[in-house]
Amino acid sequence: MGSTHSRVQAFVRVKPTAHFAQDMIKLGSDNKSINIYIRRSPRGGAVNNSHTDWSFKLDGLLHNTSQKMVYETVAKDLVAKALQGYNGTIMCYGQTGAGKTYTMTGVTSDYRRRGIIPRAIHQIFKAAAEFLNVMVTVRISYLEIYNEALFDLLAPELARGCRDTQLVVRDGPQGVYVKGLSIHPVSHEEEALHLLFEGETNRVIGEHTLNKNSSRSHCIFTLYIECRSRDYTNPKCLKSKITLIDLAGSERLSKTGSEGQLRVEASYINKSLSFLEQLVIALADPKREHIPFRQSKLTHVLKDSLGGNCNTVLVTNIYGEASHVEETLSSLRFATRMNWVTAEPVPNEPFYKEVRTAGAGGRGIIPDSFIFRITPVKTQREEIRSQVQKYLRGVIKEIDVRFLKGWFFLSQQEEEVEFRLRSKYGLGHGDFAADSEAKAEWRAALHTEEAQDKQEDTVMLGLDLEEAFELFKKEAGREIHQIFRENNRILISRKKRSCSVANRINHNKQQMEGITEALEAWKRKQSQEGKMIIKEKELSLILKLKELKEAHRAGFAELQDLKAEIQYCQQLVDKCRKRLISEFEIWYKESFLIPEHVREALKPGGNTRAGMIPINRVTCLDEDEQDRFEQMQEMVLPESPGSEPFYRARMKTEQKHTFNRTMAALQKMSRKPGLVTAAGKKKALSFLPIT
Ligand SMILES: Nc1ncnc2c1ncn2[C@@H]1O[C@H](COP(=O)(O)OP(=O)(O)OP(=O)(O)O)[C@@H](O)[C@H]1O
Repeated sequence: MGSTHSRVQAFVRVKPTAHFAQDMIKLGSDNKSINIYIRRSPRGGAVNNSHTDWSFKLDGLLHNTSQKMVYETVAKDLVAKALQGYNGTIMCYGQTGAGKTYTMTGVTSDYRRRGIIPRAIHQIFKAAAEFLNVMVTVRISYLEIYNEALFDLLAPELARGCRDTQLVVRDGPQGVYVKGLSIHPVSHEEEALHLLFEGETNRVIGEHTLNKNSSRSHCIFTLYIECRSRDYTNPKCLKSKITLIDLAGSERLSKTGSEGQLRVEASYINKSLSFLEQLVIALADPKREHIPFRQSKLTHVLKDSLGGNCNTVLVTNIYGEASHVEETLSSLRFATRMNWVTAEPVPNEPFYKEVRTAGAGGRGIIPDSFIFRITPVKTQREEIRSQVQKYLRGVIKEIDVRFLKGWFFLSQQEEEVEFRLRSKYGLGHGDFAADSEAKAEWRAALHTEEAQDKQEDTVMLGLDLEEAFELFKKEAGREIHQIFRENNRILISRKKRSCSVANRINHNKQQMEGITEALEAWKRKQSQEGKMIIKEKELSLILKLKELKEAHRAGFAELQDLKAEIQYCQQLVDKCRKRLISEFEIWYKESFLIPEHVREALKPGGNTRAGMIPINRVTCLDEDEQDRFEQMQEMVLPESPGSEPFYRARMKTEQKHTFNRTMAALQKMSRKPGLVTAAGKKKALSFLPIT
């Protein structure tokens, strides 16, 4: 794979089965060719002795191949290239149940069987951590195409059960994009995995005769990568994206035996896949002028992700059983066509981020190194807020100074709006700029009743999170915050002590080496002179050495103890930070998102601490995810230390869903006053203070 003219790479992955049709499917010893033999009657259908053979030769067969090996064969290079500015696409195609999702996402509850997406995320963040002067920014989107409708699998409203965001495919100057699709900045592996798991749970699942968990939609997970110099003196920014596509099952309509809604789904899937096939045929034909991208949402979205200047890899998943041989054949034909598509990958040109200076009426001078626009666009504003909030909450330990500058800038803007509004409503003095009218109207609308909802949305968007967090730390979360700070203080003091003990040990060691050298020299001299007289000086050196050795041993033991203490303290601090954040999230949602009357309903009985929802009165929670996580950690971590972000993200997703279920139960309760489920009454509160 390189910048030269090449073809799209096509691999075939064979799903393991005990009933592999050996007489019908022959895998070549070159690990590239595959032959199919089907016995057909001249009129089709019934079997007689006339054989029909097909031979295919692709870039590789993945038979009895581990997830790791699949990743290394099909994706590793493509991901590495993406970090050098090349766009990359990996697509899984095949009949339902043949292993597309297994290949692309893998098993989300088992680190060892994770698929291409989690491994790509790991590779990117690992590489990013190793770059010295390059800062890598990663953003993620997750799109689902179901029955020719587009859905944002990461839209915040999905958590609330709505699927009504309007998404539209658009052709822009920089390629195709989906208007309205949320794109999420992520700063570490766990965060990215959390989004993946979140999106996975939001996928449309239709019950199907071939596979009860079959996904009937096409899913496109995109990683947008930006690399730029860390020192901001160089404004160049290299952009690339990796598009990871898990297509819906490709089986023919007649085979699914589906009816009703499933028949409709199957017909949409068949249509979009046959348009994809037509597109691939057109792309493979160098003389073809018109490429039919716009025939379906799928082909339109993939316009700049197949072939062209993009490294493209197709994994065709096949089911090697006799009853599926027709589907296998059709999948292999698709793979061959895809293999004919040529690609000419070229790295994206580094581009210069737009830097506008403040014009007349502008708010002042922004330093050149500040490369956000003077009025940050919506996605930038969201990114700034998200990063600053994460920093404030301790989710990330370091923050890019640009985000702080951006935050400062936005706060100034908000202050200005505030000032102008005060003036308008007689609370102060000042004049208005025409462009502030809309904001003033918006603020005024906050005083009306319906604005309560908007305010919630505003808070949901994170506008006031920082303030809310400060408030939480002082009030409802005071106890846990104090414990957090105290543990942190102990941790810092232990670290300092360990540092000074280590210095002392080193100092002792140097002294010991000096004395040992002096004594050795003295011994040599004595033996040359054939005498053995110990003078006061040597005696004091020997005594000093003994003393230093004892101090060294004691220091070493102290250092070991301190290390163990630090490790323990670090775990406590991490636990507290996590608890602080999760309690804050719950408090925040309860305070801002639960209607007043439900809050009232929660008051009596009162076995809760301020700000906490009495979950045991509302619903029976499943096993505590935290406990499960810890048990699992003990089992898995020693074997696969890299699995921690994976399982943490998994746990976070489960916690979030438990929370959403609880919220749903709360809302149900608010509709039926007095109806409190008895289940889980004996269960302890899930919010336990850290002791
Ligand atoms: N190579 C493999 N090794 C082990 N198990 C596999 C493999 N491929 C698929 N499976 C298992 O087969 C089942 C179906 O696979 P999967 O859900 O990935 O199919 P699919 O092609 O994505 O189906 P759909 O079109 O319905 O989404 C899953 O339980 C999966 O774990």
